Amino acid sequence: MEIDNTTKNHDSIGENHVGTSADTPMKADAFKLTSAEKIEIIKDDVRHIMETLGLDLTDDSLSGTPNRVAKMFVNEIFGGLDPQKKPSASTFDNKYKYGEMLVEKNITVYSTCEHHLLPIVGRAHIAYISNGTVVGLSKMNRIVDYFAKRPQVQERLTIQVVKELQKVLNTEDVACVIDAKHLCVNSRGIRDIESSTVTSEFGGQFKNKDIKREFLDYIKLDTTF
Ligand SMILES: Nc1nc2c(ncn2[C@@H]2O[C@H](COP(=O)(O)OP(=O)(O)OP(=O)(O)O)[C@@H](O)[C@H]2O)c(=O)[nH]1
Ligand SMILES: [Zn+2]
Repeated sequence: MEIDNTTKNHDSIGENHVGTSADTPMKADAFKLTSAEKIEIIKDDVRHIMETLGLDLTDDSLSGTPNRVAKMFVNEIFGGLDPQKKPSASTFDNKYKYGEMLVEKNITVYSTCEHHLLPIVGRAHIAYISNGTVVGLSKMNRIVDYFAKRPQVQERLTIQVVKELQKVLNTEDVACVIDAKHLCVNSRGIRDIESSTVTSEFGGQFKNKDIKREFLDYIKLDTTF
């Protein structure tokens, strides 16, 4: 059966690679408006929601909320939709010939579930095996934070982090495990406060059973957050 690609409409976000299902689905005109213009429009939308709910926006505690929420959406919790904000990952030559696995664990994840626009809170753990290039440690935390600052599903977030690091480090040998709580599951709906979601992506050598085991042993999947 032929797949009709015209129905997919998954545009990449300002980079010249071919769109894949790992990309955040964006409209072609996603960056036609400036951030300031987006804030003005969203402000009206939030005001409309609040007024529809029956809230009195002349109350001094509520009057600033539309502007506050609009700024928070554009500049903070969805700021990672803007490719200009992608962290530049400084890489270095692996002069010391460190050939073992490097693990950056317990990276804090604050994201937003794209189905309910409620928080996702958890930890990411990243590992890579150097192919001659090493990346500054903090850049791994920054890459997680950049992709987390979007409406997300956890599966896509995990894949986006791995793909970005594979590109930066020029190797397939990158892995990421995310363990996170979804407030859409914990605080509403089924209201299961204890459950959390684990997702993983294992590239290159990390598909090997022993290498995967070494990584999982380092992170010991401690779920206290
Ligand atoms: N796979 C996946 N599902 C998610 C993620 N975040 C939220 N969901 C799920 O998305 C689903 C949306 O289901 P719907 O039935 O459309 O929404 P709903 O009626 O609010 O569902 P309930 O949460 O069961 O009340 C829910 O089952 C959520 O738990 C995620 O990161 N990955
Ligand atoms: Zn949700």
